[in-house]
Amino acid sequence: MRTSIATVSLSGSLTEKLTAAARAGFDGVEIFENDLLASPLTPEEIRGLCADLGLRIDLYQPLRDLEAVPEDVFARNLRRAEHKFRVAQRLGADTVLVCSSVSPDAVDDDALAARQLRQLAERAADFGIRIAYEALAWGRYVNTYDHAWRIVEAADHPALGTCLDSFHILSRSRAPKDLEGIADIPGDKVFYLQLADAPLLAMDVLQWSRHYRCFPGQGDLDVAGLLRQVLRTGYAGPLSLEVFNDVFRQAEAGPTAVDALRSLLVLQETVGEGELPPAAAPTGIAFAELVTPDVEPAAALLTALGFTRTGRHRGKPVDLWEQGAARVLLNTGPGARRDGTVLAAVGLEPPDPAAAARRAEALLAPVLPRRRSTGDVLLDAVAAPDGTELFFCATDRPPLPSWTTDFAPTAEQAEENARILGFDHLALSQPWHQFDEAALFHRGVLGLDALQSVDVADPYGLLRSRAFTSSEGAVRIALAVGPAPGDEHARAQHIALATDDIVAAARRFRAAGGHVLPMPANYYDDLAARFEFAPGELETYQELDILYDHDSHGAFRHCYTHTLGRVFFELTQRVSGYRGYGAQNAPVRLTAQHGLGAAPRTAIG
Ligand SMILES: O=C(O)c1ccc(O)c(O)c1
Ligand SMILES: [Mg+2]
Repeated sequence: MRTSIATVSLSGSLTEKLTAAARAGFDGVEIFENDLLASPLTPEEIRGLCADLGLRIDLYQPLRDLEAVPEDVFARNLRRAEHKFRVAQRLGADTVLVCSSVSPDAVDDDALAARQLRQLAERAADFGIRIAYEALAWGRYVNTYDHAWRIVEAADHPALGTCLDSFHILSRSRAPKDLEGIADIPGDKVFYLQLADAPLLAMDVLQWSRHYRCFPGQGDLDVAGLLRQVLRTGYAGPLSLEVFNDVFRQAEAGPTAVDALRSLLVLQETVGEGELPPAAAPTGIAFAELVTPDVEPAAALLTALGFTRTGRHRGKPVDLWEQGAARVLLNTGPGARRDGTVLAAVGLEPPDPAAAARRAEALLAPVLPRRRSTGDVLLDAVAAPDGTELFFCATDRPPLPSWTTDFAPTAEQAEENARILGFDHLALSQPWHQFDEAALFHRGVLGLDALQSVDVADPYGLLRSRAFTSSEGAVRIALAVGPAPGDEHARAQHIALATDDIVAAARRFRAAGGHVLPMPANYYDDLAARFEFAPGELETYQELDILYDHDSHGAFRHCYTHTLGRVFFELTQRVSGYRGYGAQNAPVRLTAQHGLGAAPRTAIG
């Protein structure tokens, strides 16, 4: 289907918005009136620019507060509308959106609304223009799609149809049966379809719409369910994104436009349109790669955690460290960055790595060079929105090439009684303006399931965190976005390791000289109030700075290492199928990481 985007969804000048939409690959745009008013370009110049960029102007909008008013008011409104029809004509736009009135002049009279909209349509037709009438969710009398359609039907003019906007519809009613009426509208009377998602928020609908809309797949609304109903009408116009969002208004237009188009590609797949290589979530994490300028402290930390350096890359300064199924690459090559140690790459194990790469590319993920050094196994890789390199690979799964063959074994033997079984999850901090984009990427491109996002209090702001998992829980990635763009703690990334005995793992780490993040006594006092522990259990947690949580499934015990550059490790033990990530404990952890939690202690044996 054709794709379009409203200029209001992107940041910048009108020229920047149009350029970004065209570069991302959109077929058309809706010109939002404010963008035109503020632009130095004449309507003819905008039309020419769009033509040069290969964009069709699908819609000019909005015209407000026109219908169901006393005759003298309507006469003035008609004059105003004619003016705008002329602008639309100069733009080369054949459809103008009229949204339902919020005016105090409006009266509750559908027959009057229909008569006046018919008059408006007659006038529009003289200009070769069609009117798409949209019910705003906060319209004074007309605020549902079926009410707007009844008026359009009664007006009965070929130049008058309706505009369906998923936000206005789904913000008011989410019961599937309320959407069934959509399919009864004749497809040729649906003049336009605007799509937006939004997180579920308990707030005034106008504020919700103007600040929190997001692209389909990024929020909680069933945009796909709505689109299925619209497609049943026979609607053949564009899928057009109209997203009012405070973050997208500030973020760079280029990446936002790519994110936007990706959302439409995934949405079309969901409703059985378009063709994408199918999604198959990875079934494991092959490796996590740290790039570091300081090999000594990083190697010391891995050693204290019980990792062994089992391999050396045949062509580059990269070591493979292993423990259980956890594999960490330590890269001391020229990629080392100014901000010290970073988690720069993740190896994912999809059932079919080449197919996963094709899907990522089809969904506009930047493709990285397949071979990183001479002799390397060819691996498909793409960049996640935050720049993390994602490798699609296989680990010892013949006949697929295994990335491990790039490493020559060292003589070092992995520890016998290793405490770490594998990765529990990876936590990646996201740039403040890319959280929704990253959510869509992890769901749509990687095929992971999203959990609800949670808010976590940091001493200097609020952190938002959201986990993405494969259905068997073999891959868990937690994304977080911090309060202040420059806050180093908000930029921290971490590798959570799984153990079946956290007490032994923590003791081993300390005995090997590791520093555990110290926790305050008040925290343990609160645990004593909230949970019942076996004799001595809580004292052991306090001694070892182990945190504790419990959900309806089971228990979670975890502790943290100090931070190296942007990276720290977490030791975790899930008992009886605990599903969470210890979010309840995150504010205490964050405070401790700011150095505000407890007097620093040195390691004890
Ligand atoms: O918020 C608004 O006013 C507004 C304007 C035009 C639209 O199409 C819309 O969905 C909302
Ligand atoms: Mg709209």
